[in-house]
Amino acid sequence: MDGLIEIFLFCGVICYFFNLRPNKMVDVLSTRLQEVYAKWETRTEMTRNAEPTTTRFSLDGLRRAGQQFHRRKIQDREQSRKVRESSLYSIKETEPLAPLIKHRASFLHYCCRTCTPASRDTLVKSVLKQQQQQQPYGINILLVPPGSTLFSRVFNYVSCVLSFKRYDYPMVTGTVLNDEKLKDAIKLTAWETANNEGCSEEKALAKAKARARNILLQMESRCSDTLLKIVSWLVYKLLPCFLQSAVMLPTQIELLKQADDTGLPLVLLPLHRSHLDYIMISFLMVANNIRNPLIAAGDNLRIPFFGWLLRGLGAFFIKRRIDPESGRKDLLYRATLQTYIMESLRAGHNMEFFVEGGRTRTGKPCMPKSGILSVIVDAYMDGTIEDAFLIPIAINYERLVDGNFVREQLGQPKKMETFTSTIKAMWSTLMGRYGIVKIDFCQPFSLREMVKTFQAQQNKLALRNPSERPLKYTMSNSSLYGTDVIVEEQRQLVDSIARHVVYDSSKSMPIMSTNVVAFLLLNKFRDGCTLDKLVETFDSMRQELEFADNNVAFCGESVDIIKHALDILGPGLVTQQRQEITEAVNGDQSYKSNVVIAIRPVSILPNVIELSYYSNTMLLYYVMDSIVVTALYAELQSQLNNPIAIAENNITVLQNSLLERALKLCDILRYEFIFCRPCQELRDIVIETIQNLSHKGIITQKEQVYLEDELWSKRYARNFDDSSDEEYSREREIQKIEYKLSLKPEHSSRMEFLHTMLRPLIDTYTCSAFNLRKLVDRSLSERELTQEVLSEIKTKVDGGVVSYGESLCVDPIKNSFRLFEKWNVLECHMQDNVKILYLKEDCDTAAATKNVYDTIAPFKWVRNMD
Ligand SMILES: O=P(O)(O)OC[C@H](O)CO
Repeated sequence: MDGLIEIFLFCGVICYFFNLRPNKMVDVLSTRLQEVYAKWETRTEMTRNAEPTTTRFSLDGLRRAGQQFHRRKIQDREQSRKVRESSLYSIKETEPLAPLIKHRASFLHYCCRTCTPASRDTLVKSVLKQQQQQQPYGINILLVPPGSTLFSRVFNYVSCVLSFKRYDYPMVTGTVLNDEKLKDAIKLTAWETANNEGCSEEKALAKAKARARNILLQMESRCSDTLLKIVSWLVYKLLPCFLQSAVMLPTQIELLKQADDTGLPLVLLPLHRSHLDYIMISFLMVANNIRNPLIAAGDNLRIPFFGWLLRGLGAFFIKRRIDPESGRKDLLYRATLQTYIMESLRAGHNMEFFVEGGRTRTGKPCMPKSGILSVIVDAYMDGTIEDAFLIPIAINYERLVDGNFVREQLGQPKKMETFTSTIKAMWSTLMGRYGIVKIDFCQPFSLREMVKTFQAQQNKLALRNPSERPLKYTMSNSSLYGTDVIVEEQRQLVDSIARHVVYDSSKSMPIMSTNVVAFLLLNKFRDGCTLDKLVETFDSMRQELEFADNNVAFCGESVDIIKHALDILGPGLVTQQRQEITEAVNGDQSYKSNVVIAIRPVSILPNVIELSYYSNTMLLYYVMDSIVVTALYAELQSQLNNPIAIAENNITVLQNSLLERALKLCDILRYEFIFCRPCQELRDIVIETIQNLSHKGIITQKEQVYLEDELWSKRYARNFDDSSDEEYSREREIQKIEYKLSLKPEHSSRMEFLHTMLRPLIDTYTCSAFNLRKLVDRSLSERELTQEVLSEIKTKVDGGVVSYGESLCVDPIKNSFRLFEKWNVLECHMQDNVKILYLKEDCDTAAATKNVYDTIAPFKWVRNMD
């Protein structure tokens, strides 16, 4: 009924503002009423036919859906390859908009904004038809097809928004405050307060109750269906002002709907790049008639008006750091948060949170934080939910609407969000051009299945090695206070899931045109190149990425894509200059002048830090190759420095030494990358990478030579084979395998490219290790030590000792401190909310800090290419 009232009111307002004649309005109204009636009838019919119990989730069904999704994804990609050559180009070249259309369907929105209404209609229809047939690179979700009724034609977006499914978003305040576990936590806190402050128990209890209530009121979401619809309309209207398109594969929407139909909670886990992430995801959900999730947002976003708005769109606010209350853990806060999440899940809400915590500052995914995930896992263990679908999501932007993180990476503290800064940021965003956004939903996976697999794996491990305890899951009654009390085994499980999610979503991160261009410019053409050369290299990288089935988010002619990317990156990051080149022809007898476009990355500070943000996304796809090549350089230092060995073309390396080096480097960069899924063996991945390099001819396997007794033992092992012997012989074989380095120029240049991409990080780690000596016999705050490392890197960059300006970056410096803590070299404690770092007692010497430096420094070695 309230739907009808809304429509009447809305029509009245429209009539008033647009001075529409009442008879026209009657037409519009009657159509709308018919629609509403039809919907109401269908709903009533559905309710009548509904089964008395909730639909149970069928795993087989989902598996089938998953397989179908994969098949369709592969088909989509296959088709897209063909489409590039044929059908998208079938639009007549004479059509004035053809050059624009033929790039890709997602450029559609751009076309629509630049052409006349008449041609726009034709264009929209033709491209939408093509999208329906092919949908190779996804559809632009900001676009609404023209409606059939007068009303939906005149008010296309309003009518679309009004057609979205209506949901109730129940509040859980009462249930949370009446929860027995929370009551216990209140009593415990009151008891502690009474003991510590010496007040009466009643007073302490009242105080604790009031505080729990206050925490909940500050935290909880007030999601409103109406507000979601208004904001969806705004998204339709405003986003196209600064975005060309927001692209998504329809097959993924289908899968999402199927997962939603099971009635189980959906837990959306996006990688966090921008504040636009949660707006895009909510918009997508609402526009596809899926229940909007409750979104865990940092309390830094609880700012006047926008805080209220976000709350209405589903945000619930959590502290970024659960601060110790007067030196102790804030148990009450944790209990309230945990109960709120549990009760929201029980009430049927979907959830969304950013497993990385904040937005990535470097362009690479951050290491996951398992806080909220542990509550979800706990809710499953507890039986609060029978299962949940975890959905990793990757969103990528051609240009980040949030600006850049250069200030923070240079050591300045983050500017906190305020009402004025948000308004300013929104204004400048509306005035800018940010290209395309692509959203990729990974295949949902069942939490229950994940837990089962993990348990089975742990039990297998325990069988193999009885000293390792198998996992036992305790009911989470003990886990009243969220992340702190979870048993160690469960922590391991939560960590594995979190790493799995980050790994999966980063693997399906859409690769934008700006990523590839920035990556090539920084790692291959740092001194600049011609447009033709860039196009050639771009083409071959594109083929490589497509061949490896990576999520390439662009199509069309490479030259157009590059020009578009350069335009989006802008002259602050990449310069373009017309240059005249004179070439000798006819054996130096005459000369020919050519005008070429020279493209150069702006590799000076601070611009290069921003450019490296875009380039870093590509690191994920090359990191293992780069690790092995860097390890190879470190291993072959002396041979590569030896002109005789080079002249004899006999530079060799044992697979085992290479493997160990590579594993050491993986250990050094453990907080920079997730190298494989938690269920995979890193060792196997490194061996596979070595073999891949060998297939590409960069290294070639030498023939194995066995001594007589070794051959005999091999034969013996074959006769009396059991699994341990098998493992032993595999080990022996790995040790025996020897590779010869190819010195061919094309291979050397490929190696150099792979080596260059990790150099900035290794330089940062080396400088950080070098600065550990400043902690001998004293302590420094994390901020002070970071500043010391930054100023040293700055001096070295200025002096040319460090070649890459992007080494000047706070995040890897902080990660290196975490590494040194992991290596038991550093220790830290919190003092007045400041992290104080100092060397561990047995490492508090210059020699010990030099050892750390010596472990990292070999990877810094540079090959002389002359
Ligand atoms: O990237 P941050 O640290 O500014 O945090 C952004 C989050 O969306 C806050 O909830």
